[in-house]
Amino acid sequence: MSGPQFVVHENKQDLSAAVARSLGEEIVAAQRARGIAHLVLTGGSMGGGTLAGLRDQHGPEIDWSSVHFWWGDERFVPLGDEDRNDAEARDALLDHIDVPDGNVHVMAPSGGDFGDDLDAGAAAYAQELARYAAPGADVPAFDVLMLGVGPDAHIASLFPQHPAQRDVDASAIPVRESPKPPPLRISLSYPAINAARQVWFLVSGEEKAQAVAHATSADADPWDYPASGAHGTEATIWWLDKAAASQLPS
Ligand SMILES: O=C(O)[C@H](O)[C@@H](O)[C@H](O)[C@H](O)COP(=O)(O)O
Repeated sequence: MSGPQFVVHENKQDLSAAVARSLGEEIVAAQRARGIAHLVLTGGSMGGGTLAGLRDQHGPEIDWSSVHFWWGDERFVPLGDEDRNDAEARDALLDHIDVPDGNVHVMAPSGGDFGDDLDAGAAAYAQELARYAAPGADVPAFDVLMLGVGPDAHIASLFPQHPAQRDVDASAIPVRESPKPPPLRISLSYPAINAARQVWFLVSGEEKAQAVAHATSADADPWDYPASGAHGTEATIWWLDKAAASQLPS
């Protein structure tokens, strides 16, 4: 594993266009190399913008029938609730492409097959991940796993000083008392995130600059800055706009 790379663009719009371009290239490369691509999507505004760009730029080149979509985290609210990360991904991309339903691996909603049982919902996602994993692994080696980053440096639903960070025995974990609403969520755990070939942080805006600087400093502790605990096995890329990069040492 090499150190993190930084890619800085002028503004948020340029950034999401660049991420979308590279994501399309990585999907095509993964399909050529292995016949399949596994992507992990993120919520947040960067996540949606990137997916919309992917549809516009790369639609015709990609064989969507062999692209699998996973999520880094999800809010445990009813399906169709606009707070769900999958709702945004559907609007931006999934409803506009020819992807089989079975390739879209959503995390359980509340009130669905598992009712209000958050633990069962998380366990079901871990099982689904295991179905696509290589022998001996718990999760697929995701080609690209995207993460938004909060102003507190949280990633997925792993928050600073929150005990869910220490839940490393399962690939998908229940998160209770999230400091950011809603309180109940399902998240990938660190081991699942760190099984990805490439981890991409998508960050824009001045309000994230401090989090970016802290999380990328050599002595950052994931307990305080969760983003510092996520790494790809092949690459870790911080995609930033100028404002988000503004507190990095030059
Ligand atoms: O789960 C959540 O409450 C949010 O979705 C959150 O984790 C988001 O992804 C980041 O805060 C980055 O969001 P932006 O890309 O919009 O800044």
